[in-house]
Amino acid sequence: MTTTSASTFLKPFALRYSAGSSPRVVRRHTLPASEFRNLSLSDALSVFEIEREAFISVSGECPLHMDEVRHFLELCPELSLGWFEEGRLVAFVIGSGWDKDKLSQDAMTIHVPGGSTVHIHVLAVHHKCRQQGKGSIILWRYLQYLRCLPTVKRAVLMCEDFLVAFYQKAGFKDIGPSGIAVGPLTFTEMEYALGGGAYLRRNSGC
Ligand SMILES: CC(=O)SCCNC(=O)CCNC(=O)[C@H](O)C(C)(C)COP(=O)(O)OP(=O)(O)OC[C@H]1O[C@@H](n2cnc3c(N)ncnc32)[C@H](O)[C@@H]1OP(=O)(O)O
Repeated sequence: MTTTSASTFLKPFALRYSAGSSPRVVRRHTLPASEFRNLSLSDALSVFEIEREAFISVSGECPLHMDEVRHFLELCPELSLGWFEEGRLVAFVIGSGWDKDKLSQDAMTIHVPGGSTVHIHVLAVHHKCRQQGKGSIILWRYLQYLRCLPTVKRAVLMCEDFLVAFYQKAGFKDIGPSGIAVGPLTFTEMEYALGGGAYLRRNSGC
């Protein structure tokens, strides 16, 4: 098995202007208006606050509890992505490595280093920033980023039925009901093929 080298970590990249802002606006501080970067342990609390509002307040459950957020950000920060505006987390994705066709209960807690599949545990957008295209944008950026990781061939996730259309729009395919249930919640498993990596990597500035 291989481990991902530090050189594959995402270098933070700032967008020059936040959506709708004018290039002529002079900012009085040094935080980038908008930045995408891998998450680190120090982001765990911000991640969990978004999760608490997005999931726990709705169903009492969430994809990753605080200790699991910390676990994955420690084990595989290179499979996470955060979107920060003025230094504040507005959206994130957390993934881990996996190596089987379908997700099983093990996939909820383990990271398979160098696995050919990335299991996307959670995508969430801060509640004040939803329905503005941010979920679609960070997911698209994350998938582009995964194309640059040499061992990764596909991404998988499980979601509730009402989000199947959202993921289909992003290019995911429905691969049937998930074998995993959380209390009364059932899920559909979705897959995104990242194939053709060698050619794409040569031509995408990875
Ligand atoms: C693997 C997983 O993590 S599955 C769980 C996903 N996360 C959550 O449910 C947490 C709470 N929700 C969120 O954080 C966000 O609403 C997300 C991530 C689901 C979507 O992000 P947003 O920034 O709000 O979505 P965005 O603005 O990009 O919308 C894209 C499309 O998805 C649709 N959509 C967004 N949220 C939902 C929803 N909850 N139910 C149904 N459709 C939705 C929008 O209507 C839009 O469709 P349109 O283009 O036809 O108008």
